[in-house]
Amino acid sequence: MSQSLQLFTPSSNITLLKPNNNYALLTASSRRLQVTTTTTTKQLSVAIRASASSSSDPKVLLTHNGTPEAGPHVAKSQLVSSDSSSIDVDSVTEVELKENGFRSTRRTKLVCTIGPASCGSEQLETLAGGGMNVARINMCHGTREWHKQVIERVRRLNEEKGYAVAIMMDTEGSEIHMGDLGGAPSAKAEILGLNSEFTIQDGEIWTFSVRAFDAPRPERTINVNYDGFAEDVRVGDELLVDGGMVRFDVIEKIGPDVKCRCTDPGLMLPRANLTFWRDGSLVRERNAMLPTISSKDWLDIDFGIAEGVDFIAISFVKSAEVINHLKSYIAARSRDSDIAVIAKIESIDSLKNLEEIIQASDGAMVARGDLGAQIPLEQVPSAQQRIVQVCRQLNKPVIVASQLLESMIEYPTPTRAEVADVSEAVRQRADALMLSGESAMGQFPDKALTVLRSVSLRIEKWWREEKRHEAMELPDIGSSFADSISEEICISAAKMANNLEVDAIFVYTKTGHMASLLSRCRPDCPIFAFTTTTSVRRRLNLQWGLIPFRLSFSDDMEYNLNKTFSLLKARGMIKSGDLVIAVSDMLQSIQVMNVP
Ligand SMILES: Nc1ncnc2c1ncn2[C@@H]1O[C@H](COP(=O)(O)OP(=O)(O)OP(=O)(O)O)[C@@H](O)[C@H]1O
Ligand SMILES: CC(=O)C(=O)O
Ligand SMILES: [K+]
Ligand SMILES: [Mg+2]
Repeated sequence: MSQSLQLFTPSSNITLLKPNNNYALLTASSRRLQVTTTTTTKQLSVAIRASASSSSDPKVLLTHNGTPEAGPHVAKSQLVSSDSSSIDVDSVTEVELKENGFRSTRRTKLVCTIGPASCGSEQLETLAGGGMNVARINMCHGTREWHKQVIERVRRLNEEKGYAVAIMMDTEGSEIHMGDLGGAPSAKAEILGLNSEFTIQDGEIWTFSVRAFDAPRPERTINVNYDGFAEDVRVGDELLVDGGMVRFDVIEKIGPDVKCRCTDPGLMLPRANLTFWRDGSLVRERNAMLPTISSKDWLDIDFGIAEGVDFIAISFVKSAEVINHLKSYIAARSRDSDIAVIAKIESIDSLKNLEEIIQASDGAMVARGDLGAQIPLEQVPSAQQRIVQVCRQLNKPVIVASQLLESMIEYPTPTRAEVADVSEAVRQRADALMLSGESAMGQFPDKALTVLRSVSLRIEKWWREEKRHEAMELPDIGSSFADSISEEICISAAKMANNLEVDAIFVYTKTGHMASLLSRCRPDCPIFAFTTTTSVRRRLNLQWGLIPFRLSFSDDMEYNLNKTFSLLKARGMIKSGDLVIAVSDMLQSIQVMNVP
């Protein structure tokens, strides 16, 4: 696989390099790399095609016609640049663009939950190289130190290897769940990399208790995190672990202890979610009064803000209020970095207040795991379709999550049904797909990611070939006249792009808003989104069809376009004759042109 990197020379060396000249770079390992010089601004940047193994080699020597250039070794190579004459794009997209051209870049974004099976630097790099756009950490599991280490590893990968993986922190929320299980791990738990789990047999009697136990806990007893549990359940209720992975009947209550008989045997994983049902529907009495964001969640949120995560996903959102509250909390604490708030739709209340919640949020997640424990399973697909559609209309990115490739936790290939499920989410044009246990604790994290990637590419291509760009009615969402103009421009630009079969849409956007408006239209061609800050660039990672670049640009569109053309041409990402449509935040116009 080839990779591209940027190399900087100290200003004293600038005169040594002539534009459009061929140079060679000799690395410490004596590899010869092809160098093409491109610009001669203050700091010269050169684009290099290099083999992956040698591209991170920092000691390089520049030669011209076989002789070393005078002066010191060319400055050490850096994969990520921030100077004004360069452009940053993640290395995976760049390779994809060069190898397959515009039409084949993946439009659907991929989120991977990081857990024991994927937290090592090498494993993270494999996932980043495999197309992970966002790494998700779930605060239900692991310590803050553990999560901090994952964040640091991802950051280091981004800096050193040119990836642009964003970080999403997912809160625990205050629904009812079991405690850690303790006990000796079984063979299966070892396979899954877990340190404890239990297989519950049919008819076994287990006690669910809110008491705090000193280890060792009494046999066949499980902790419950919610103090009101024993008061709220009634004899005769049905207790579901993880939305039905194991089921119990409540047979007796003794103070803080609730005795239950297993009616559907299965595997219990630590900290699994618990719901109880009466007369065929979910009981939501007292636990409905628990705050959406618990005191532990607030500490996790402070941690997320301090670490500068890109997204915070809020579990069990019930109303728009909590989202508004969190957004002002974040705004007061992190003035310069804007963290996007993602509402997880996984409760009956969130479905009731769907439009307001999504309107208040920066994006949403169809969290099918818990959702399927709160509404009958057969209602989950239509709920998913509705959430995806509302998000699209309100211009908020949406992630479809949970059990996409569940069998790949244990097996190297997915079931046909799983592939069909992934295809359906891609066909619905969700912005992103998410791996949970498959990447967090499964045996084949990178294989699962490969399946998501190849299914996305195939279904997207099929849809384009069938010319199925659906005519979704996109409502006017802006609050001002200027906003409405931007929306109309984007809708028209996307339509023109389809009709003229252009190769790419270019959008110059400081806040990312124009880019998201274009993404909402789901055009047939990719959208190159140029933005000035790395944090906006990382956030755009979650949106359908956007290829985010960091680039400093001015209000002068002609200058911006020429600069972009020359930088992208030099890196082999576009070529003369490509047809491009350009729009920007600064100028209310649509330009159509061939790359000179
Ligand atoms: N940081 C971690 N440490 C240990 N195990 C983890 C970690 N993150 C995830 N896992 C394991 O992977 C499984 C799937 O991860 P996921 O984040 O989807 O979990 P979940 O607890 O089922 O869902 P959620 O809290 O989002 O409703 C978890 O049940 C857990 O067993
Ligand atoms: C992802 C998540 O929280 C769920 O599916 O429940
Ligand atoms: K969670
Ligand atoms: Mg959940």
